[in-house]
Amino acid sequence: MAHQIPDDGTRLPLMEAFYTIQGEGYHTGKAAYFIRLGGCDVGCHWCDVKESWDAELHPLTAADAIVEQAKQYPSKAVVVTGGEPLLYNLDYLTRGLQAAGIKTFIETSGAYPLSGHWDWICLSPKKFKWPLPDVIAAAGELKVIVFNKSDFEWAEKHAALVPPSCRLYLQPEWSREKEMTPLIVEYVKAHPKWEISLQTHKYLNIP
Ligand SMILES: C[S@@+](CC[C@H](N)C(=O)[O-])C[C@H]1O[C@@H](n2cnc3c(N)ncnc32)[C@H](O)[C@@H]1O
Ligand SMILES: Nc1nc2[nH]cc(C(=O)O)c2c(=O)[nH]1
Ligand code: SF4
Ligand SMILES: [Mg+2]
Repeated sequence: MAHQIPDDGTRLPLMEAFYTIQGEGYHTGKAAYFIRLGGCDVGCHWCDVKESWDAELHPLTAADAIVEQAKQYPSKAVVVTGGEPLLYNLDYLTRGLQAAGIKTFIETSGAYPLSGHWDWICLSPKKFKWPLPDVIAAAGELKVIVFNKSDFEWAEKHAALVPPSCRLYLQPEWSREKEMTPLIVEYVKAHPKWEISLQTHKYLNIP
């Protein structure tokens, strides 16, 4: 039977939640509790968490319960990811987290309207479903996945749209990491407004 997901965000399809170290981007190396919501229709062929795509497979879970779990960990930072978390109204969840003194970070493609109260927004734009202007305007970091050479042009297109303070990252697509990392290294040396982001958790063999 299809999920009836309430639009007030009080219940959300939760795939998994785990305490680990942020592996990517600006906050790399910091402990955080990850909340992975199910559901995504962006369709990146190289997505490393395709099991998240079908929201129906992931139980509707009370946002209050998710917050209670998050409070148990020493780090007062939560990363909301997915799937595509902005499919859902995240106002209620993020209010609850912030009321508990927890900083709220999101990983998003930006393909759906911005909801929630965020201390940090990581925008990772996708060619398969372009990001919306309100998410682009709120991004603290732009993290472009490099699958082939054409992604450098895609990266520059979005760098021109984000706020001036937005941090700029190029991250190799994992299955093409051997081929793309050297190209990213050369690109960053030639265009130093960019930095390289590696999926350090995959090298460390942690979640
Ligand atoms: C699985 S996505 C979930 C959040 C959101 N749907 C998004 O794409 O930003 C989390 C992060 O992993 C990145 N990612 C996904 N698959 C990847 C891969 N094969 N190699 C490198 N990064 C990947 C995404 O671009 C995003 O920054
Ligand atoms: N350690 C770790 N860091 C991450 N940063 C973003 C992730 C994600 O899948 O959104 C992720 C993840 O899955 N694990
Ligand atoms: S938008 Fe994110 S979760 Fe959705 S397919 Fe792309 S990488 Fe995977
Ligand atoms: Mg991941």
